[in-house]
Amino acid sequence: MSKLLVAALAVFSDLVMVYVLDLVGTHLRGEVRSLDGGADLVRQWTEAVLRCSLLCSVFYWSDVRGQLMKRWVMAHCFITPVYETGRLTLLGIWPLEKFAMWLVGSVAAALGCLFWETLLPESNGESSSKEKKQKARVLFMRVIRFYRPDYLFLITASVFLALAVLCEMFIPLYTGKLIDILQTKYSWDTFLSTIILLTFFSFGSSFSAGCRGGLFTCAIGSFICRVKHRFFSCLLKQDIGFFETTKTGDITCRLSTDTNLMAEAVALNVNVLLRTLIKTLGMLYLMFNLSWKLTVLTLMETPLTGLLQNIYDTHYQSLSKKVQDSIARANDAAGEAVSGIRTVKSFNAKQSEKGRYDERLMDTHNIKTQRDTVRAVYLLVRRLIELGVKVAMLYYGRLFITYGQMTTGNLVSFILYHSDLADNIRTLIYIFGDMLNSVGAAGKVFEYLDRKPEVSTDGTLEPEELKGHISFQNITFSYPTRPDRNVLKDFSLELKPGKMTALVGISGGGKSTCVSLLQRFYQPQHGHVLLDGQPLQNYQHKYLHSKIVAVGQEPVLFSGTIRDNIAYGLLDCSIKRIEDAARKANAHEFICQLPKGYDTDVGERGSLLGSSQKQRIAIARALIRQPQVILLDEITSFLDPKSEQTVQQALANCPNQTLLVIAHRLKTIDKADQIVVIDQGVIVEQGSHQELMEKEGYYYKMKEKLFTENNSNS
Ligand SMILES: Nc1ncnc2c1ncn2[C@@H]1O[C@H](COP(=O)(O)OP(=O)(O)OP(=O)(O)O)[C@@H](O)[C@H]1O
Repeated sequence: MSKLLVAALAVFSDLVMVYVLDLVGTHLRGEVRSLDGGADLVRQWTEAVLRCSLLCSVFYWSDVRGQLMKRWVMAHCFITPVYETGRLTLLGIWPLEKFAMWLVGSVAAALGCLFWETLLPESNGESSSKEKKQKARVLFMRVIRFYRPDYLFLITASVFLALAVLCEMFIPLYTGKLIDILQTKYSWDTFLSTIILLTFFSFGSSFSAGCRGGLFTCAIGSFICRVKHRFFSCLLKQDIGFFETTKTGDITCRLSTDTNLMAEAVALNVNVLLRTLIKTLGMLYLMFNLSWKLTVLTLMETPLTGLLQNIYDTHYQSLSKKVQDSIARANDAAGEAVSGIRTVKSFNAKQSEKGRYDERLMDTHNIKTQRDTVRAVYLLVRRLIELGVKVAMLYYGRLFITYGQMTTGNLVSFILYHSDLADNIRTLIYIFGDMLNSVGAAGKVFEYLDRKPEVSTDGTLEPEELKGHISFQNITFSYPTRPDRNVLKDFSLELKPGKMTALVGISGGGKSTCVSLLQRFYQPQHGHVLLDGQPLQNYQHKYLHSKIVAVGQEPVLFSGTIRDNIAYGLLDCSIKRIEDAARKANAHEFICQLPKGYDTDVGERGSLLGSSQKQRIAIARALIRQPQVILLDEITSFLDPKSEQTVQQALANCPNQTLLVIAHRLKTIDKADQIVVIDQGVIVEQGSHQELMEKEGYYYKMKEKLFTENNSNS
């Protein structure tokens, strides 16, 4: 059956039902009357229930179901009794023709549904919105569980909160009473006791509010510390691929802003919810006692402002999210420029960096302006609605005083309560939505906390003896940022214990990638890297990194002393061990010449030291662990010939260690037991220096090009 036909059938049955019920009602009372007052209310509500059942049956039978239909039926059937109840409550009897009543109800219901569907099209994306709410609820509960160590603070804070609200609630009531007392011939006893009670409630409210604030701040502070700590330790566990694919600005924004938002949003929302709930219930009770008619009138403001708030929330939240994202983008631009300041200066790119940053700031500014405009419009409409209700309240209040239904003091108390009530009800209705939305920041933080690193760290092997036999077996690998480009292709290589292997080849061949795979920064897509016959992932993470150490092309030092940097990551390391390592790396001499020796501060990222000095400290940091496999990635490129010679000697003093060296200087590699030439991710030649020179192949031809200049320097 077509939907149009079903709608026509429903309307027809409804009209028939209306007239039949009216006839039955009239017949039962033995006289013909139209709707005429309070006595008819029960009949109207009964009619509404019967009409609703009939319409539901028609739609159900015709297989027309859905949220829109349900809303329309409810509004269509119940709008008349609701309206009539309100009208009779406030104004007394005002007869309307039956058909006119039906028409007004139907049109109002249709318009209401249309308005609802247009502004809040929930029925279209219902399942996704339900899913979102479900997720938000789960997130919210997770945040609450995170608060577990601070439950005592929170509970005590809630008790003070309840006390503060209760005291606060009685202030308007006693203010009104005081006004009434002053208008009559009062006794001093009554006057004084009212004043004392008023003072007690005011003081109690301020004191409890102060205690509540302090306790909530404590709970939030300790929560933030805990989350930041967890976040940071999870961050450090992540694989290198994660840091390459995630922007630094994003990570720092999550760490600095979202963790705070997550803590504050939930704790503050729970605080607000409790306060508002207690206050609203108490105020409604007191207001009903003062004048139930005025209370019903003022409550009419709630659905209007509620609807407005809902529309505003949707827009405001999406704009706020855009603002956050654009701030993160601006931070990224500034961060990149500052961390690469040397490059910016050497290429004189100040203007373009400034332009880029300005552009992102401008984006943020524009979105913020949009957000503020939405807020301004919302406030304006809200104020207008509030004003309308206030005027009506004052008008009827005056009437009720004239008819002796209220005293002036009662009206003053009522007005004082009312100024708070609308806000409180609105907050109460939307606080759940707000709480769920505010956990958006928590969602982002949990995303990081839950992320499992792609390179697993749950190996358990920790053999006491390790030979250091490395074997790359048919490795195929591409970086996470460029998954479509294989950097190593079916790559196999063996590094024998106690031998030195040199990797050479033109830039971009894949030499450093081999070093990265040995350090388990990435997991190859195919093949295995074996250490003494066992895949690297089977080894315990800490153990592996004490047995395989690397010194890179541009070693990173951390702010702190030289001693801290050499003993980096080692607990209780003696100064003797530190000095021995520094001697082996030819660093002891220059360190002793510094004013504070081993206690000299190296500055941020080692900026107070020269390149060669940084390099030697990094070598000492590697050698102090007495590793079984040492990886040197072009470490000699920054060393002067004398330092390089000493480092070579130091390395020569480690006869049992497996050495993998990437170098451009002939001197570094001609002593290697095997030289491996890599080009575009495959091995093109392999053998000792002598063998490869005799072969006059790739290495021989490349030698001139690669090493001549360096040789002349050394
Ligand atoms: N983190 C990364 N993400 C994506 N691609 C990368 C990454 N690191 C290196 N590459 C690419 O992988 C290829 C091999 O790089 P690799 O650094 O291993 O070469 P290399 O032989 O050590 O070169 P060089 O002597 O210049 O250091 C290059 O094409 C490079 O652009």
